Amino acid sequence: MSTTVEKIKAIEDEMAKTQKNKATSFHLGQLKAKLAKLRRELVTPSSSGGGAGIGFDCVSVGFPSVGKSTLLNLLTGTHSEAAAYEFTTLTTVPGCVMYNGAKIQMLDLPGIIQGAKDGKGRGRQVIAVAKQCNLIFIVLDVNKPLTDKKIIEQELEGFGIRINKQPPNIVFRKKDKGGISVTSTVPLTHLDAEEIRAVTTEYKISSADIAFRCDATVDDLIDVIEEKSRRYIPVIYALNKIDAISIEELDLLYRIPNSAPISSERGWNVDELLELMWEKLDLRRVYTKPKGQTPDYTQPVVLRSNACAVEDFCKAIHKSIIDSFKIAIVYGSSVKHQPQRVGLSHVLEDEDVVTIVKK
Ligand SMILES: Nc1nc2c(ncn2[C@@H]2O[C@H](COP(=O)(O)OP(=O)(O)OP(=O)(O)O)[C@@H](O)[C@H]2O)c(=O)[nH]1
Ligand SMILES: [K+]
Ligand SMILES: [Mg+2]
Repeated sequence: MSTTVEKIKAIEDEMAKTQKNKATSFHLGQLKAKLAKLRRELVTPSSSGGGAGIGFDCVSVGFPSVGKSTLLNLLTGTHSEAAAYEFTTLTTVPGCVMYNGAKIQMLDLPGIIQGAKDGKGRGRQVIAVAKQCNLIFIVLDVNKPLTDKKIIEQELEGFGIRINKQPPNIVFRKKDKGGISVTSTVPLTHLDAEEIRAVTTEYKISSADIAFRCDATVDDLIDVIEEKSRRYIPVIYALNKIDAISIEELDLLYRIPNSAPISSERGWNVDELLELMWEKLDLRRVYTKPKGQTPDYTQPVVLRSNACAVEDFCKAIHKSIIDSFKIAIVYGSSVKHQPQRVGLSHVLEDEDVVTIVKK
């Protein structure tokens, strides 16, 4: 019996030598679906460990010695060993930075190597931690080939992480009978019927309604079927060590989207990196105002934009609050009238002020 890693390798080899055309559509679609299933098998965390990253906002991922630890030290003031030799950092090292009044937790990770997603080095544990976070800094050394960027991206992708991307707009509904029905609101220029059939066959799905609302690829379709093992995470490219390059070279770097050229060692351009971080984290700071008192602006309750209703605010303070909740009085940009009485489902905005009135 070959191992999962060997099976993955065999499929990748097979895909590499198969030309994409009408006759091979089904075969290629099937190989892609097989690959996705094997990768999931490989990366599903065992019950021991893997949870270390929960609750962390940002992690730094990159090859050894690109300056991940130097960056963490600079941003958080913690000390994670940084040195000129590779694999200086061997464990996860936490730190935190206060930004715009919010406490943002960061994690320094060991360097990864190419092939990490397929089980090389300790990369799998490293990427598993990154997958739990809300933002990834891909740290690149600008003195190294830019192809490193692609390699790191592929490592993360292979682990089910989708970077700077929204879930594909495909509605996939499994049914008990009736066969596969495909509809689309836009022309599908990347995907043919054979590929769809190959994927559904491979996943042993005989009846489903599939509605495409985007010009999807076969990978998008697989991502929707593998929904549970995918995570869509924003990425910022920290292009480090710009102290070692010329102004002309620096100009070229500015064309890379979602990036900030920095020097961790000299502390150059860190403000831009932090601004980007704040933007990507998309956090909402909500201030509490005890009845009859002034708001407490020193310690905002920090919520994520996908969970920032009054109910989330209450839960973030204490789970028992919900039971005695009567109404909330809100000041700020989420309400028309200042103040306004709202219920648990009201969605809060950044810098709102909230008073909870109990029953
Ligand atoms: N010139 C220059 N050197 C840097 C910069 N940032 C880090 N370095 C140097 O790069 C080397 C590696 O830095 P680390 O912070 O240990 O890199 P790392 O990515 O954490 O490395 P591992 O933990 O081994 O994966 C050290 O010698 C640093 O002094 C920078 O902005 N400019
Ligand atoms: K190092
Ligand atoms: Mg390090």
